[in-house]
Amino acid sequence: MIIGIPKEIKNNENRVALTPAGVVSFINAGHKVLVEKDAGLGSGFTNEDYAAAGAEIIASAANVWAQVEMIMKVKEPLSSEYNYFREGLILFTYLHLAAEPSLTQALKDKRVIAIAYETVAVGRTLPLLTPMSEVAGRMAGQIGAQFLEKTNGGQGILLGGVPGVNRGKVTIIGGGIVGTNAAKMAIGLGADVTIIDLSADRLRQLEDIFGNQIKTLMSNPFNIAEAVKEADLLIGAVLIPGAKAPKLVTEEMVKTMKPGSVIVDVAIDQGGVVETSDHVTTHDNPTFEKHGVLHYSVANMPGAVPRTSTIALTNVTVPYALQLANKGVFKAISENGALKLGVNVANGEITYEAVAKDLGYDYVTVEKTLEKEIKVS
Ligand SMILES: NC(=O)C1=CN([C@@H]2O[C@H](COP(=O)(O)OP(=O)(O)OC[C@H]3O[C@@H](n4cnc5c(N)ncnc54)[C@H](O)[C@@H]3O)[C@@H](O)[C@H]2O)C=CC1
Ligand SMILES: CC(=O)C(=O)O
Repeated sequence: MIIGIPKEIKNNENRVALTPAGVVSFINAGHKVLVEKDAGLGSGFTNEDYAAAGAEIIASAANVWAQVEMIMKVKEPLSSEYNYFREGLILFTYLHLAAEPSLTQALKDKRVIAIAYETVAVGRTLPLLTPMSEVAGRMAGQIGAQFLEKTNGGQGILLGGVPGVNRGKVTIIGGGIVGTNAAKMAIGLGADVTIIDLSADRLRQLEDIFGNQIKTLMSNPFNIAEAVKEADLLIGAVLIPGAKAPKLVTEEMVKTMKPGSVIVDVAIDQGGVVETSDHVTTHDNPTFEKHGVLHYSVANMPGAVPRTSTIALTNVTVPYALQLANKGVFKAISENGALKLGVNVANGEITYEAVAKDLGYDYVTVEKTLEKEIKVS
């Protein structure tokens, strides 16, 4: 198979979908890899590194997209990339389609086979989302602390306090991968941490992990309202795979927060859990203020630490991408249920139920849409 790696074009997105080590894995398996010139520079990988690994360096994005059977990316294609779509092209990347109606329509119209990293699932785990959630969770703690500084627009508190002065309060809604990693950082900084989740089992696990270093609360509107009111730093970390994030924190709740408090809505890639996080921000201009509260809503947080993130991401994506290349997309998805769950769009149909429901499309199963192709292979 011919695999293409375009340069990411989202604001301050310095990750790349394949490292030179990943290129070697594809070349050794008999495939060809085209890498857009300078695609790896932001992550510290030069064109020479890729060429030495066996990749062909291509001058323009258009020529990468046009020549390959599978595109591997990090972030969802932006509108300037939609005209590269064509029937049967395999697109393997983060998509977050429930928050991307125009991209969904373009993938459907052009009959791209779009496989989303974030919905590939093994049981209840999301192996291709986990490493970036670890990064974003850890970043959420440190970014929140930074924006609480007066010079950055915050109320001017140190999360750990000092002897004789109260510690800052951090409320984390969603105790999964992002939430757990945010808690690790917040605890490390000495904050007073509360984690809210809908799953009693998850809350038990969190207490087993962190003991008395955290408080846990069941997710319901009353508990959320109380915890939001007290929080100096609020972190949104809820996920319902594939679906738009539920707006658990209302505008009225945000109004009860102290002026200069900070919200880091990590779940913004799925639309955000805070009603007032009503738009995505960029690393260039990461915050906005509403009701006196600083909102941070960057949808590609790991893009700011690209060296760590690229290696962590490709560690998990390459084995799946190799299956797609070695077996062909139809055999790979019919033999690997985890990968099949990643298929969000195929043959002009929406094949992930939560996306179809949120965006008002008919849902058609992968088996039904690809009935002929899966049988043939
Ligand atoms: N902004 C960014 O750059 C990044 C964003 N993310 C996003 O962060 C979000 C969280 O991801 P993960 O932690 O990996 O997901 P996860 O699946 O590990 O955790 C989600 C948690 O939310 C809980 N939950 C579900 N409904 C809830 C409710 N009503 N109230 C409270 N808790 C509820 C679940 O029980 C689960 O523990 C996702 O939207 C993910 O895409 C991840 C990486 C980077
Ligand atoms: C998960 C995701 O969208 C990101 O790492 O940017």
